[in-house]
Parts: sequence; structure tokens; C-alpha cells
Amino acid sequence: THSYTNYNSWDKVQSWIAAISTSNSALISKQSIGSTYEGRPMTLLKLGKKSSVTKPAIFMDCGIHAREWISPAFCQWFVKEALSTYGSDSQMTSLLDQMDVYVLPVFNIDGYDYTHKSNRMWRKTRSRTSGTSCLGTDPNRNWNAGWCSKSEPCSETFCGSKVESEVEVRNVADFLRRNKADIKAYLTIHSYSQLVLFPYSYTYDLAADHSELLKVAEGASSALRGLYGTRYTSGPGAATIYPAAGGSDDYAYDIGVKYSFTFELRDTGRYGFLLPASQIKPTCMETMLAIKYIAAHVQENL
Ligand SMILES: Nc1ncc(C[C@H](C[SeH])C(=O)O)cc1Cl
Ligand SMILES: [Zn+2]
Ligand SMILES: [Zn+2]
Ligand SMILES: [Zn+2]
Ligand SMILES: [Zn+2]
Repeated sequence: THSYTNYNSWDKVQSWIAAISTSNSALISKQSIGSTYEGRPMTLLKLGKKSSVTKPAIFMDCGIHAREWISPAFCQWFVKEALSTYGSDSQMTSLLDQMDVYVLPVFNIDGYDYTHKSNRMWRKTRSRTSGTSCLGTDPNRNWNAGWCSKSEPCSETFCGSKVESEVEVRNVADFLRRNKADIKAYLTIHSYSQLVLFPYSYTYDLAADHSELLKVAEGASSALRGLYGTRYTSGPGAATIYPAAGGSDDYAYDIGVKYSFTFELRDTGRYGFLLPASQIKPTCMETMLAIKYIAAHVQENL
């Protein structure tokens, strides 16, 4: 059965989504945003006090990269925490009263399932591109944000045959475009390296909101560090990790979602993508503090 302190197979996550989304009709609902390349349902969870009026929102996705298993584990943890602390935790109560939080538990479901069944180190989607026998496109290189145009289909960071060639990317990009007036923050969860990144990665140029985003990223990192002392580095993607084009955070920022952050969760390389399940709980607990810090800042600036 499903466990918040284990890495759940796609089948277990899928049944968890069905159960949790009907567990509390006052606080959570689900909606389909389409299907993956292999036909798996992309179900978006909507957290927040039910309202007849549209509320400002935060969008968070996990599992863009298949092998980064701690990421979907965090999204599941976040949903559980939100529902179980609403009414007792004043900040979570305020957040869900004032805003909606959209959570996509696993973005790249085909890839995630493939890492469970075949190749634990797979990163990309599982789509086929004509003219090559190599599979998959990097879903974090496929967005219309400085898109790379020239790249190798067999590369781990293949940008795709065109912008939004990946149906998973198109499904989420469409949702962001449809709701961009209300979406105030975009959070995308990855591993590993222990980083809080913000735009831009596709250029070394500083974002218009660079100083504010840096302040928020540093505040989130220090909130996280307060629990177990885990050290995160904050900064714009290009200079902090590597320059790279076609990423989701840059795209969200460029369509007007100001508070756009990429998290790289534990660890710094000892286990890397193979983070032991024993670290799921501490990782999720400390990451909650960072996410809540950002959410509070977003609320302050509504
Ligand atoms: N815009 C971006 N933001 C963050 C990253 C880092 C992640 C780390 Se797994 C990636 O390589 O896709 C990469 C890009 Cl292109
Ligand atoms: Zn498995
Ligand atoms: Zn990643
Ligand atoms: Zn990563
Ligand atoms: Zn603030």
C-alpha cells in the first residue's frame, strides 16, 4: 500500500491521487490536464478552501525528471501536510483560505514508471522521435524559453524536435497560460544538489525581479536550514548550477509568474538520485519550511 515514507510506484501514486482527492471535498479536488505520451492520466490536485470566486494560486509540480524520486515523494508529503494541518497550523490555514495551491504529483509519469520497472537512472520522457532510435526528450529543455533548437536525440538533455513537442509539457504549459492571471508562483521540484534556483538559466542576464527573488530564495534556504542544518545554495540558475535553455521556471517567469523557483532537493552527491527512503521524512519536513516561507512571501505581496 501507499506510504509517505517510501518511494511509491506509479500505480500506488495513482490510487493515492484518487483517494486523497475525494477525502475532503471542502479542501481538495482534482482535475485532468490531459494524458501522457503513453496514455497515463495527468491529474492536477487543487488544494484550498472551496470558493465560488477565483482565488490567487500557487502551482507546484514534481517529477519532471523520472529518476528524481524524492521529488514526487515531496509533492505527496505536501498534500498530506496541507490537509492534516489545515485548522491547526495558522500559516497553512491562512494559505488555503486565501489562495489555491495546484499540485501535479508526477509530471513525467511515463518516465517515472520506467524508472521503477526498467532503468532507475532514466531522466527524460518516453516519446519516440522520427529519425532516431533513441527515446525521450528532456521535459525541462522543451519549454519556449530560449529553446535550444539544436541538440542530440540521444542526449540526456535533448530539447525535443520542437518547442512543446512533449505532450506532458504542452498539457502543463496550456494550464499555466490559461490561468496565468491568477497564478502568482510556480514551484518545480527536482533533485539533487540542495539548491533554490530562480530565473534565468537560459541567460546570465539578471531577471527584472532578481533582487527580490534572491532575497526570497535566501529566506527559504535559511528557513529550511533551521530544522536540521541542511545547507542549500540560492541563486539564478545559469550562474548557480549551469546555463541551460528551455526550462519550466524560466518559461513561467516570462509569461508573468513572478515567483518562479526550481528546488534541487537532497543530497549533494553521496547518494544523489538514489537518496535512501530513510531520508524522505527529514527531507520533506525541512522542504515544507522553505515552501511555506515562499508561500508567505507570495501572500504578503498579493
Ligand atoms: N530553467 C532551468 N532551471 C533549472 C535547471 C536545473 C535542472 C536540474 Se535536474 C535541470 O537540469 O533541468 C535547468 C533549467 Cl534549463
Ligand atoms: Zn517500484
Ligand atoms: Zn531535474
Ligand atoms: Zn537535478
Ligand atoms: Zn516576504
